[in-house]
Amino acid sequence: MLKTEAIAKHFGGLEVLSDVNLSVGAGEIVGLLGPNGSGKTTLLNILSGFLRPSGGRIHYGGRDIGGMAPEAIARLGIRRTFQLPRMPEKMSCAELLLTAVEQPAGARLLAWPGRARAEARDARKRAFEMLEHLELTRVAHQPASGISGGQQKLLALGAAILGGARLLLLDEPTAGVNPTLRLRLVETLQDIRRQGVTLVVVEHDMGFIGRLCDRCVVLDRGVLIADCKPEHLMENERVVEAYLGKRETRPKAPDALLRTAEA
Ligand SMILES: Nc1ncnc2c1ncn2[C@@H]1O[C@H](COP(=O)(O)OP(=O)(O)OP(=O)(O)O)[C@@H](O)[C@H]1O
Repeated sequence: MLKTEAIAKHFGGLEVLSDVNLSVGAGEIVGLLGPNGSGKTTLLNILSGFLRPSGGRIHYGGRDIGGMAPEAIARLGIRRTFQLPRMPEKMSCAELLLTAVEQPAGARLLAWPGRARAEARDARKRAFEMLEHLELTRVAHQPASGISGGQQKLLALGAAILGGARLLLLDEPTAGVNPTLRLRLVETLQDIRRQGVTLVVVEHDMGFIGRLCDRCVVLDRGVLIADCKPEHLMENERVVEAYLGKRETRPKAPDALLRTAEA
């Protein structure tokens, strides 16, 4: 479904990605991991058209989408969320989700008013079901920009799901989200995969990754160093080294990373 060939990105003299070859099959949930600053968000920005790669190609559904504008990429069904979502000032949470759901418009409203009204009702139902699922019903009519950071992340995720994504790129969906809701998010995301959506998820929470993902790829200083099932991550010395340093200099006490990976 998605394949990158030798993606490179530099900012001035700083090489942030080099020779990244990533494949994502239809219906997969792939975790994109790596230490801070390893290039994960930069790669998502390139896949979603927010940044142009300095080199390489991106194939999606048989097309070369490298260098296409973000709106054109979104129209192909690639949707993304941001680490720090920016919400419109004058829209409530419910309105934001309603704008994300496909609504009957223009000529269809005139030609088939009965059917269009039923579709509008269905859109409203889906938007409010999503608010409930994400525990946002209480703030449904509050301005989207006024809810907490964690709630904004959930709202942005809801909008991306309702927006008809075929490939969802999620940037740290659990940051600032409470543990119970994190577990629920695993179910939500697996559910939307069953509906035919493919996911690439940038995350630091290894427990979440272990429960959610079929496969993980790991970036270290812009280079892909691993591609394996989540349960095999910690068997990979390059991955352990990227997170914890070299064996000789590694702290003796097991790190939180190892503990969460075992959980
Ligand atoms: N627009 C930019 N201009 C210059 N350098 C940038 C730019 N965007 C990112 N970088 C640099 O690229 C490197 C990778 O950043 P990126 O945000 O992709 O990392 P990340 O893996 O997503 O990190 P984190 O887990 O901390 O979010 C960092 O060194 C960052 O400072």
